[in-house]
Amino acid sequence: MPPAELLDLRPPPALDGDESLFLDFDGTLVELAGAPDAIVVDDALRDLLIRLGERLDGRVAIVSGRSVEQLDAFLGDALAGVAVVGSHGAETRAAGGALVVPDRPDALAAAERALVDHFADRGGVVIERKSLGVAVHYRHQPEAEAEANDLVARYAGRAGLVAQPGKMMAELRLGGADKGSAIAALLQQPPFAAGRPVFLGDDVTDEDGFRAVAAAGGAGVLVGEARATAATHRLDGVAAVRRWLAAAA
Ligand SMILES: O=P(O)(O)OC[C@H]1O[C@H](O[C@H]2O[C@H](CO)[C@@H](O)[C@H](O)[C@H]2O)[C@H](O)[C@@H](O)[C@@H]1O
Repeated sequence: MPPAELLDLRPPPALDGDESLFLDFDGTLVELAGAPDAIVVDDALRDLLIRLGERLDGRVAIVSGRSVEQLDAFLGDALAGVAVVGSHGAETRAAGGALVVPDRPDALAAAERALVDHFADRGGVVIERKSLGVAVHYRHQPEAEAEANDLVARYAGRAGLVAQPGKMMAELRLGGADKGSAIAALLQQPPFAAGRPVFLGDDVTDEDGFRAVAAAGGAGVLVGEARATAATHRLDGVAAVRRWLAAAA
């Protein structure tokens, strides 16, 4: 049972249509799976995103650790009316706009080669190559956690790269931005500036987003089990998120 101070996070009130809505992807809109490519993205989610974009006059953004390219592959045309922030805040695309993405540092390629070589004989460890990062997934080999973190830490600090922990993964990603800075930037611009910010997320990378919406007078919604968090509300999991969103769409 979690400590008493963690029990006071209530579910968020129903959306009333004046919000700017920021949504994490893995673990928030889709259930976690055994590997990055194994998630199930259903048409109901695509329809939901389209309806939410219409209901909130375009004030909906996906804010993910995935690259925008990966999110496009999963969600396709459902993102036409939605802003997309990828790579933990480093990439941004306004709805219908062009993708703004920094150059991929050469040091990332070297780190990726080293990680692939290091774990080459470990079938249970998946190396995920991303536009601005590389992640070591040890979900099927939890004993590799310390090793993965140590290797990622070895490359962090080079060429602006930082270590990003996540659920059963250690990632090396481009620094200089995070989910919080990306949300804060969107809140300075139309259409997001017109809405009260609400951000839903499940992982440690989402804590920057919770702090950003709190600083802007909005609400953070932790998805999953209670833990120490900057969020102000909590929903139990993906199914609860989908029900809460569908009630407003
Ligand atoms: O910010 P998010 O949208 O939540 O993305 C965070 C990371 O999500 C993915 O990894 C996680 O989901 C995988 C599929 O369910 C799971 O196997 C893994 O253990 C999780 O950490 C994605 O692969 C990463 O690139 C994202 O950074």
